[in-house]
Amino acid sequence: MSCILQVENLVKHFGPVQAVNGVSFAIERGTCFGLLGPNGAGKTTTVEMMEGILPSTSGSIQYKGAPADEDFRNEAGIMFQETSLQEFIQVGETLELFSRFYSRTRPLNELIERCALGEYLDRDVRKLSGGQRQRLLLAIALVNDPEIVFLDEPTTGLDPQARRNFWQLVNDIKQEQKTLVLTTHYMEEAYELCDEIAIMDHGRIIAQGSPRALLKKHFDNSVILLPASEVPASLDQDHRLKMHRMNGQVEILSEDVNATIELLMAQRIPLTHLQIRSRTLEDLFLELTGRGLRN
Ligand SMILES: Nc1ncnc2c1ncn2[C@@H]1O[C@H](COP(=O)(O)OP(=O)(O)OP(=O)(O)O)[C@@H](O)[C@H]1O
Repeated sequence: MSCILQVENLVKHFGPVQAVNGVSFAIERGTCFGLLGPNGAGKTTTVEMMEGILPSTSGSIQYKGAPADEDFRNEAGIMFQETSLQEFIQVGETLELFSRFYSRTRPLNELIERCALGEYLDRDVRKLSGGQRQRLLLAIALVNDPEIVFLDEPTTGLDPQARRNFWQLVNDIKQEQKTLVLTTHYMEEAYELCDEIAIMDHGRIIAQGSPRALLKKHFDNSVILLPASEVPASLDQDHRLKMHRMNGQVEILSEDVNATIELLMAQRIPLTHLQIRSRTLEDLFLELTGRGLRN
């Protein structure tokens, strides 16, 4: 695989605010690269510098081995968080309008089918549901048949069903060997779509790798969950258990689930409502930064 986009020591200051503080990574062609982090981590600023929308304070961005130029602008597709769609015009007209900006375009009927917009071509863009609007914004990002597509928090505000439908669309785009750059607050989304993720905090990358590799590297334990009411307070002092109480539940971190369950049984703790879960990217973020992703 070859690298399509390389970011080297990227820095962005807004006056006294150090939004991005020396970020470096390389994105392989045909992969989905995810930037994760809490509000204000510097994701959008990083992506906007990569897209060429925002000048950097210092650092370099190379597209196909050279500074991003006209080729990049023609070969990149951007799905903005809040593209101000022209009001009072319809979905079909919007797609035609955007397709006029490029010399090379993808056939609109193909895009309409791909993004399931056929039923809404005559609809005023203000009358679209959240999911329909995101599909239109994605179709706009694909209008120039880009090699690299930027998706900035594409499913924020969508209901779970619409989010899953959108993931299917993104997976279809991946099948076409296009490169994707995704920013998201949703760990499940990153886990589902990304081949590689970089977790940002305070303008820096604090962890990077494939979601599975990151979890494997950082965790060798599982979480055992029990209703707090069924675990006596005396067990909180048991040094053999790494446990804490949260939201009416007891969470026990266990490197050896069998041994932990035996210990609980010996203490006559009822196990009817016991649940076991693997560690998630959300746990990883919490462990690395001490904060939740949506704080
Ligand atoms: N134009 C600007 N002027 C001043 N400060 C800015 C500007 N844009 C962003 N910032 C600041 O830079 C930091 C990084 O912001 P950025 O929007 O890149 O974070 P983010 O990770 O994308 O957050 P979110 O998830 O909320 O979109 C924040 O402290 C933000 O307030």
